[in-house]
Amino acid sequence: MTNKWRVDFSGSAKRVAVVGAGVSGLAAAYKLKSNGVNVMVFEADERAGGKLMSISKDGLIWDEGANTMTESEMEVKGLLDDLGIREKQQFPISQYKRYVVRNGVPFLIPTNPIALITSNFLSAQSKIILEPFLWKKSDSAKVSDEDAKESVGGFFQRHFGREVVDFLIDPFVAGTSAADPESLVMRHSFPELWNLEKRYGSVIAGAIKSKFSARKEKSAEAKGSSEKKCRQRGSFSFLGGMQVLSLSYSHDGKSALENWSLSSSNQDKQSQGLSFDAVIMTITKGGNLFPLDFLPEVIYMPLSVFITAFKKENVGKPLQGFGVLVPSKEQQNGLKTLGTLFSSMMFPDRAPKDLFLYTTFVGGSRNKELAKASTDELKQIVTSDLRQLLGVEGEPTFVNHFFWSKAFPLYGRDYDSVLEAIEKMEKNLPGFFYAGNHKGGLSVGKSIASGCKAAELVISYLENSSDNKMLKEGSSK
Ligand SMILES: Cc1cc2nc3c(=O)[nH]c(=O)nc-3n(C[C@H](O)[C@H](O)[C@H](O)COP(=O)(O)OP(=O)(O)OC[C@H]3O[C@@H](n4cnc5c(N)ncnc54)[C@H](O)[C@@H]3O)c2cc1C
Ligand SMILES: C=CC1=C(C)c2cc3[nH]c(cc4nc(cc5[nH]c(cc1n2)c(C)c5CCC(=O)O)C(CCC(=O)O)=C4C)c(C)c3C=C
Repeated sequence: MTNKWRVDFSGSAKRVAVVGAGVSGLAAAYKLKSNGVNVMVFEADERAGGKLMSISKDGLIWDEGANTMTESEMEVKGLLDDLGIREKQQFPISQYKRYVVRNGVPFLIPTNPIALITSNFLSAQSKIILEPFLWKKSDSAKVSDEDAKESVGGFFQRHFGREVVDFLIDPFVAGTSAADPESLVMRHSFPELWNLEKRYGSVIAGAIKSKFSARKEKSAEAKGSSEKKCRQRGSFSFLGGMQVLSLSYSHDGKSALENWSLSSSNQDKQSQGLSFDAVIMTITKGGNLFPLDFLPEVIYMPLSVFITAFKKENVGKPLQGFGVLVPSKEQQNGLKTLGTLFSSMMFPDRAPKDLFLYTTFVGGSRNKELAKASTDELKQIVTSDLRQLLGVEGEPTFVNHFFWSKAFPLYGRDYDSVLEAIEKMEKNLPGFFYAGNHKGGLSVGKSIASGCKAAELVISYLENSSDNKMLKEGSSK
């Protein structure tokens, strides 16, 4: 890290509260701490990490929250380098082999649009309904209230037809937000695509044009930098699972809890009387210590994560790849799960050699009640789906069940009011900033990026609100 500015707050004892020790809060705290700010992280749970939760037991390693992440955000790249955890990065084997069920059978999804058109996954009718013929454009210059609330399903149906929604978009949104295309609002869920339509009129033409100009920019950048690292791309995890990332936020490799002042928000007494120069909030229900009662109610998706292990000899049709997603329509073929990750196919060190390890998701907006089902009931359901999809026989040798009552906030029709309330708080409360998955995206990468951005805003807020001394990093040592 050269030629970066940092603010020295150590002498001035500026104190910042970060509420929530998920990846967004931890990334914010790390960035603030690296800039010499005193940070106190408030966490309601007894562990740090939030939706990153890796478990190791009986020779098996699995994740009960996020399983993989990407490096699409530059903040993630920076953090992986700063934390020195690149050597722990683990890329899945055959990661581009992803399956979607059609007529009760897993179908390998072609990885590019041309291959998709030449494959027989979609009917001939869907293939000829190309976007330019189908698409009914509204006046793209003006965005009406109804336009702004268009559902993901409505948007893709308008561009690509119903079959694409049912067999590509529906499983994709289940596999990235546990929601369904009709409940999600396009503008909040896929802001880049929504903006492409508004800017260029067509999604495909817009994607081609913007890719072309992005390529031009990239090659100009590459010319400028002689040293270009060749790194593996795509989704990845870490040796030992995703939680390694949240534990690595501590400078010395110990638990994050040991490095920052971390206070449980249940222990209100302990925290009473403390004052802070700024607050980074990553949650929407703050309890007594941080009342957020004026925030509208957020709808969350409930989800069960069900881990199974089967003896290899008992899996008749094991598939190599990332996993399989089940479209809602496939419930008519008796399937009840949302999808399954082939955990030990992706990461063979996560199970003994004689076992296959699977991570299956149940519930979401498709079946909120089933998400809450008992472990025994879910074991039957998951085993039955895996029997149909992968030919498993008999009982799993190992099961584990974790229920998230609030796995994901739903970026639905009323989400505007939540974002407006967040914006209003940031505007009206000096020193108050929001980060986390309630704004701008659900992925680990986006959550990290939002934490880093909030920390930057806090730093410039503190810098402007006092006469802190600017130190140029490097010259300060
Ligand atoms: C099952 C599942 C699978 C996922 N898979 C992926 C994936 O493969 N790839 C991907 O990129 N993303 C995935 N995600 C999404 C991603 O993990 C999350 O969106 C992201 O980690 C959220 O980070 P966050 O810091 O915003 O929130 P959280 O991780 O939810 O952290 C919020 C923290 O605040 C704490 N808290 C709550 N209330 C209070 C309070 N009153 N006071 C103090 N602390 C409080 C919570 O205990 C928690 O630790 C998945 C999520 C789930 C649930
Ligand atoms: C093909 C198998 C997959 C299953 C089954 C699956 C389940 C599943 N995943 C989430 C939540 C997220 N997954 C995310 C990324 C992601 N998921 C898959 C595949 C499956 N997911 C892939 C290949 C990827 C990576 C995408 C890529 O760019 O390579 C994310 C992050 C999304 C983002 O915005 O980047 C989340 C969140 C759930 C809830 C779920 C349950 C069915």
